[in-house]
Amino acid sequence: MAIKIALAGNPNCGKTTLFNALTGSNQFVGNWPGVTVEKKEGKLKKQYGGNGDDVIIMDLPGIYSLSPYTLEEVVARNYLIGERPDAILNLVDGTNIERNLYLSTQLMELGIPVVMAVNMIDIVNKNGDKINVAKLAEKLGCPVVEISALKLTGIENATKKAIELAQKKSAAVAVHKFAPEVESVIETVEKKLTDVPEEQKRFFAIKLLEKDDKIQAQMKSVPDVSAEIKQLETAMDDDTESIITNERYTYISSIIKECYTKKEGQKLTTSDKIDKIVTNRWLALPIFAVVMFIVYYVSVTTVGTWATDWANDGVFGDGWHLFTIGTGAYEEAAEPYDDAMNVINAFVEADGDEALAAVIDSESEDYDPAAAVAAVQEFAAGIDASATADYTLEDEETLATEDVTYTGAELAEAVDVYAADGAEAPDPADYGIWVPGVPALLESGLDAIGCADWLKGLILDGIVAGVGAVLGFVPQMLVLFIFLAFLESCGYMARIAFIMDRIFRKFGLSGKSFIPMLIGSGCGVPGIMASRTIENDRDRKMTIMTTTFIPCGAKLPFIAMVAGAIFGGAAWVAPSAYFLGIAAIICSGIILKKTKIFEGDPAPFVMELPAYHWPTVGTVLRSMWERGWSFIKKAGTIILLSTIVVWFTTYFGFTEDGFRMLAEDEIDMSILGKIGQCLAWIFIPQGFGNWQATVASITGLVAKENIVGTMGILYSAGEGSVYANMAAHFTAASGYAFLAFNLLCAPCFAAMGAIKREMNNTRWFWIAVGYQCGLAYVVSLCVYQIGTLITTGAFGIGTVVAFLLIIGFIYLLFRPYKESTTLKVDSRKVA
Ligand SMILES: Nc1nc2c(ncn2[C@@H]2O[C@H](COP(=O)(O)OP(=O)(O)OP(=O)(O)O)[C@@H](O)[C@H]2O)c(=O)[nH]1
Ligand SMILES: [Mg+2]
Repeated sequence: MAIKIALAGNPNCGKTTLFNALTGSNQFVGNWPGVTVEKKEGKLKKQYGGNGDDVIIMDLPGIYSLSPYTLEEVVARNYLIGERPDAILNLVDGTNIERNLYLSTQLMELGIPVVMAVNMIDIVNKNGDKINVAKLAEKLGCPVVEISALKLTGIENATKKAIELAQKKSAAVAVHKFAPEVESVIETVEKKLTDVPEEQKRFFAIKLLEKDDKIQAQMKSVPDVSAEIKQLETAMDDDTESIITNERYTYISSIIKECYTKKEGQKLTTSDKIDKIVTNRWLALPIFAVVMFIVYYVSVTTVGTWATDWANDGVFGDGWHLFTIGTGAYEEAAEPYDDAMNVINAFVEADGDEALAAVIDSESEDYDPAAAVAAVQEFAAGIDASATADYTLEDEETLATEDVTYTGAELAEAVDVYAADGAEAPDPADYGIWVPGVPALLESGLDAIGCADWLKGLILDGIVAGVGAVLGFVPQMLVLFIFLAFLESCGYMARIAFIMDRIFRKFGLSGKSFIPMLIGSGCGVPGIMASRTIENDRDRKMTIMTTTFIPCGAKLPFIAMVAGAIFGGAAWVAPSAYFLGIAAIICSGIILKKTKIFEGDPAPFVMELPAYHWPTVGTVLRSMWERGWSFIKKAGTIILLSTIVVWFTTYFGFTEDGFRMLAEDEIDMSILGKIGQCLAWIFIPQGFGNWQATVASITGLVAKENIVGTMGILYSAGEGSVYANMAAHFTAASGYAFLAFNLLCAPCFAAMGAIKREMNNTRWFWIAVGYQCGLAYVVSLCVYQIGTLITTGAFGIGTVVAFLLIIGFIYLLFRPYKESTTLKVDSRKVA
C-alpha cells in the first residue's frame, strides 16, 4: 500500500510551495495565511524518493492548533485524526519558530511519526539568526531538518526521513512533560480510555480535558472526566483549556532558549518600514486606490489595449506586419490613397455617372486598373478647379460621420495619387512580412476547397467571430494576472485585508471577507471557496453572496469591450468597474447586516502580516499561466460550444417560407432574436432593452466571456465593425447600465455551483442569486435613468422610479443599527 505523508503546519509557512516542488503540481501559493482551503493529494516525484504510486503527499490547509475554529481547519484536523497519514511532515516557519512550535507539540501527541522541517531557512540565514536543529531534535524527540521550499534546499533529506519513519511505523512519542499535577491528571484520564490505541491515548486524554465536544463525537465511548477537570481547575484556578495552552507555551519557551538565537540589535526590518507607510491610517487607502488603478489602467488601457488590438485586428482581423516592420511605411502610403479615393468618390457620386462608378469599383470581378485610371483622368479633365462636391466621411471603427466639401483642385491632386498607385490600394505585403489574420487565411482556405456557405458561415461568423473575440483578450488578461500574482506573492494582498478590516468593521464585516474578494478578482470560484476561512457563519454567507461583485478575469474582456466600443477606450471605465464592485460589497454589507438574518458582531480579525518578499519570476509566471490557461481551455470548450449554439440560433429561424438559414439583414427573425425579443422588455428601464444585449446577458450566465463572444457574433452582421455597431446601439448611459448589470448579476454557472456547494443549502443559494440579480437590476436602472437625465435632460416615470429607489437605498444604508453593547470575543482565538 502507498505511504501517505501529510504536510501539516501553520498557515503561510510554505506547505503548498513544498507540495508543488515534491509532486510537480501547480497548486496556488500566496503570501498570506489561509491560501489553501482544501486538502490536495499528489505523487512524490522520483528525485525525492518516490517511485510511481508508492508515496502520496497530502497538502493540507494551514492550522494554528488542533482545536479548529474555521471550516478549512476542520478539513486539516479531520484528515490528521480520522484518516491518520503514515507520517506527518511538520513544516515550521523558521522566522516564527516559537509560535509554530505550538502546533508541533500537538502533532507529536497524535501517535503518528513526525518529521519536523524548519522552512524558510534562506530568510533565517539572511537575517543572521541561528537555529540549533540537533538540539531541537533532541528536545522534541523527532528528526528535525532545515529546508527552503522556495530555494529547494534540503527537501530530499526531509522526505527521506519521513519515508523511513513511515516504513518503520515508529510513532512519535511526546517527550515533553507538563507540570506534575497536570501530568498526573492526564495519566488518570488515559487509564479511563479503554478502546483507544496506546499511542493515541495522550491526544484523546488532553482533548477530553479541554472539553472538545467535536472530538467526543468522534469517539466510540466517552468516559466521564468531569471530576478530573474539576480537580485540575480548582488546583490551578483556571479553566483546563487555558491551563493546557499555558503548559505548552511554558514548555516551548523552555526549549526555545537553547535552540534559537536571534541576531542582536535588530532594528526595524524592511517589512516594518514598508508597513509604516503602506498601512498608515491616512495613506493606506489612497495607496490601495492608486495601486488598483494602475493595475487596471495598465492591463486594460495601455499594454493591454496594444496587445489586444494586435490580437483582434491582426490575428483575428485582416492580418499584421511581422515585428511591425513596414507598418509605418504602409500607413504612410495607404493614407493618401484612401484620401484620394474619398475625393474621387465624392465627385463621381455627385455626377451620378453609374457607368464610371462601375469602372472604378475595385471589388468588381472584371476590374481593370488601367481602364479605371484612364476613365478617372478623363472625368477629372472635364471638372473645373473651382467646382465643389459634398461628401460624408465615415470612420471605420466608430462609424462617426463627418461632412466635408471637396474642390476641383483637390480632385486633380487626387487623380495624380490615384494614377501613381495604378488605381490599386497599396498592398501591405509590399512593405514588410505580412502575416494574414486567421479569418482571412481560413476564408481563402475554405474557398479553395469549395466549402458550403453555411459551414463557412459557421466557421467564420460563428466560431472565429465568437471564440476569436474572446481569445483576443488573452494578452490583456495575462497582463492583469501578472499583476495579481505579483501583489499576492509579495505580501501586499495580506495588507489590504488588514487595511480593509478597519473599514469593513464599521459596517459589521470582518476584514477576512476581503480576502475572498481579492482572490475573486482572478476567478470567483476560488474566491467563494476562500470564504471558508471565515469562522462566523453569517459573515461567511454574506461574503459568499457578495464576493462575485468584484470583476473577475472573465468579466475583464467584456469591460474592455464596453470601454472600447461605447466609451472610445476611456481610461476610467475599467477601474470604475472595480470600484463599483467594492461599493456594491460595502453597501450590501451595511444593508444586510441591518437585517434580522445577518445581525451580530463581526468576528474578531486575527491575521498575522507575513513579511514582504520578492516573488520569484517562476512563481509569478506560473500563477499567471495557470489562470490564463484555464481561460484558454474554457474558450476551447464551453465558449466554443456556446458560440456554435449562438451562431446557429442567430442565423437560422422561421420565416414566411419556413425554417431556413437567414441572410445577415434578417437575423432579427432568428430563433435567438425571437427569444431575445420576448425577454428584452425586462431591460427597457435599463436602456438596453434590445434583443442582442438581452441574449448576451443570458449567455453570460454560462460563462462571462460569452458576453464578448455573443456580442461579437450578433453585432458583426451588417455594415461596419462590431465596435461601430455596438456604439450605434448604446448611449453612454445605457452602455454603462449594461456594464453594471452584467458586472453585478448572478455569476457564471461555475461560480453559482461554488455558491451552492459552499452554502450547502438550496434556499440560501436562491437567496444569494436573487439578491445579486435584484441589486444588479436596481443599480443598472438607476445608472441609466440618472445618466440619461444628466446627459440629455430627459425626465420621465423611469427617472422618478430611479429617485425613489435611491431614496429607499439610502434609507436602508443609514437606518439606525442596533449596535450590541457587548463584544463577544473568543479569548482562545485572540490568544
Ligand atoms: N523565502 C522563502 N519564502 C518561502 C519559502 N517557502 C515558502 N515561501 C513563501 O511563503 C509564502 C507562503 O507559501 P504557501 O506555500 O502558500 O504557504 P502555505 O503553508 O501553503 O499557506 P496556507 O495554504 O495559507 O496554509 C509564499 O509567498 C511563498 O513563496 C522559503 O523556503 N523561503
Ligand atoms: Mg497552502
